Parts: sequence; structure tokens; C-alpha cells
Amino acid sequence: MAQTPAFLDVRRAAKAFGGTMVLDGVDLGVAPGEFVSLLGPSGCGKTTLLRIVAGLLAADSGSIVLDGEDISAKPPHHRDVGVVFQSYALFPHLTVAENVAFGLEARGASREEIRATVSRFLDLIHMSHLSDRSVRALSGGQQQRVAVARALAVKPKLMLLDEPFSALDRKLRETMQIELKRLLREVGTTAIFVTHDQDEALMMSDRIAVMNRGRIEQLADPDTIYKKPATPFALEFVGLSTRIPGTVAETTGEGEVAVDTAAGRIRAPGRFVAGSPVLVAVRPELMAFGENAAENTIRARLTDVVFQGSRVQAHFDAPADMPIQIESVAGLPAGTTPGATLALSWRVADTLLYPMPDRAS
Ligand SMILES: Nc1ncnc2c1ncn2[C@@H]1O[C@H](COP(=O)(O)OP(=O)(O)OP(=O)(O)O)[C@@H](O)[C@H]1O
Repeated sequence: MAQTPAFLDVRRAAKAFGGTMVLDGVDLGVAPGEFVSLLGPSGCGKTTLLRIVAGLLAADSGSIVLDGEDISAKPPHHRDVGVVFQSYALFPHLTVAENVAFGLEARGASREEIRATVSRFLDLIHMSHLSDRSVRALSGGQQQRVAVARALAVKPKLMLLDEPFSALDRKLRETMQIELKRLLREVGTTAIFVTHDQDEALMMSDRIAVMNRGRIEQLADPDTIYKKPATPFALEFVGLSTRIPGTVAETTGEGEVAVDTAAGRIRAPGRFVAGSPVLVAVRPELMAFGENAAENTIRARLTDVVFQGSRVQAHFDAPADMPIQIESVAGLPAGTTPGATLALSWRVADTLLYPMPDRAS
């Protein structure tokens, strides 16, 4: 199958620290102008991969090609890559404008070019009125805006951002996420963004690489990551789900099997031989109250209805220790109180099915 060559092409990147494998031969292709997030739990190797691409860490093996050029052996300052970390790392003795101008001056840009570029970027980050202020006198959000502008001002081919907003409070963080996305689009920069926050990854990314133990388990657009997680790990790490262990009983149709579980028989799309241990899963918002004989129905005991502002969750206790959380209680029969046993149904087509993972998930 013919494939467009990637703008950034990481091939078989591997790294071990003291004999412990941290990156296990990772492949990652990023298209020009694309925003790709590396999403995964602490210690899965996100920062290590980013540092290898930046040239701040040498891989044990593998190669990195950027815009057709193998940069694997180049030092960081010759890679044409901008980096923004969680800690702002601005020059504290310089003003906002001087910080943004720094990289341009180091590259010997003309005075006019520096003036025009700094002015454009301060405008883009809505900080023109603060250009002469010392960066020490800025808030955390403002400092991070300056850090992003400083990195972008030299027009890097690639921007690498490592949890740039994790020190900011939730509201500011959300504003910054939207601003960064807009800024990168306006400048047309390709970016890799490290986060352990699934919401951040879902809202910002063109594609998300879900990482686990030094590997990319799934690389796909946010919709696919959420609706069709490729592995039980990706399922569990992104979004809520009810997961029910079972054993395949029989094939019930073309590409469909019936699974025996502690909650009864559940049908799911998939191809498994009878007797296979599997994990059945469903997203909470795809479940509805009431029976549906043509689809999947289970019964569970309502334990709690939890108000969460914009949404309400219904919690269930089901057989065999299967916590069920339903995002919306629309359709909950009036007067239902915790303790009641209710029928819950969802479409066979919405059922996710995986081979039972080795480790209990
Ligand atoms: N210089 C180092 N020496 C030894 N071990 C290291 C070094 N750098 C990272 N590690 C280990 O490698 C593993 C992966 O680290 P890495 O920073 O890439 O994870 P991460 O996914 O970015 O996690 P976090 O979200 O916590 O930053 C961790 O177990 C970490 O302790």
C-alpha cells in the first residue's frame, strides 16, 4: 500500500535505562501541520520519546527523519525543533519582548525582522501591551504563552510540548489549550504534545498515540480512540467503560459472537472461537434504561445517583463486581431509588470485545 512519507518519521526508537526498557522500538509518523499527542500514564516513556526527538537524549537505536533529513545524529540546536516544557524556563532577567526575540537574535536575524516577528507573536498571544514587562512579573499562564511564542518565533519545523499546562489551574488550562491549538494552526506548525490528561488529548489532537510501557498501543484520531479502543489498556485509559469478563459461547452470525458472563449472555461484534476467554465492554453513555430483546440487556442494582453539575451519573452494582456508571439518567423511571434492580440495554454493534488480557485489568 502506497503511503505518503511522514514529515516526522521516528523508526524503531529504543531506549533502556540501567537495563530497564523504557522505549521499546517505537514507530511514529507525523504528517505536516499535524498535532499529535502522546498520551499515557506516568512512566510510559512519553517524555523519553520527546527528548529523543529533540536531541536532548540519545536513543540506543532507531532513527529520526524530519522533513526528509535524518537528524538522528544532530545536536538539539541543529534540529530545527522548538521545545516547551512544563517549567517555563524563560530568561528571568529579560522582558517579554526580549525573550521572544532571543532565538531570532541568536540566529542573526535583521533588526527589522526581529521587530516584525516579535510584534506578530506578541499580538498572536494577546500580550503586545506587556512587551516591556519583566517575565518575572507575569502569571503562570502568561509565562507559558511567552515560552510558546519564543519557541515558535524562530519558525521551527516541529514543536515539541511536554505537559506545558500542567502547572496551571483547570480554567486557565482550558483557555490555553484552545489558544495553543489556534496559534499552531495559524503558524502552520507540526507539533507533538505530551500529556497524561485524556480530555486534553481528546480535545486538542488530530491524532493521539496511546502509550503503555514504552510502546504505542494505538495511534488514531480522537473519535476512533474513544469509540474503537484497540486494546483493553486504551479502553481503560481513555474514558469510562463497564468491563465484563466472559467466555465465548458460540458464533451467532457473520463476525458476531455470544459471550457468557456473570450478567448473562452478551452479543458482540468479533471473531473468536468458542471457549476463548474475553473481555466485553461498553461506554456508559451508550447504555439506556429498559429491556431491548433485539440487542443486549443486563440487570443491575442502582447504588447511587451522583450529581456532577453538567451531568448526572447513575452508579450500579452488578454481578461479579462490575461497576457500571451511566452518564445520563434520562429515562430513569420516576421514583427509582438506590437499591432498585433495573434493566440496562445497549446495541450489539456498540459492544467492544477483546481477548482477555494476561493481567487483570
Ligand atoms: N535519566 C534517566 N535515568 C533513569 N531512568 C529514567 C531516566 N529518565 C527516565 N527514566 C525512567 O524511564 C521511565 C519513563 O520515563 P518518562 O519520563 O519517559 O515517562 P513519562 O511517560 O513521560 O512519565 P511522566 O508523565 O511521569 O513524565 C520512567 O520509569 C523513568 O523513571
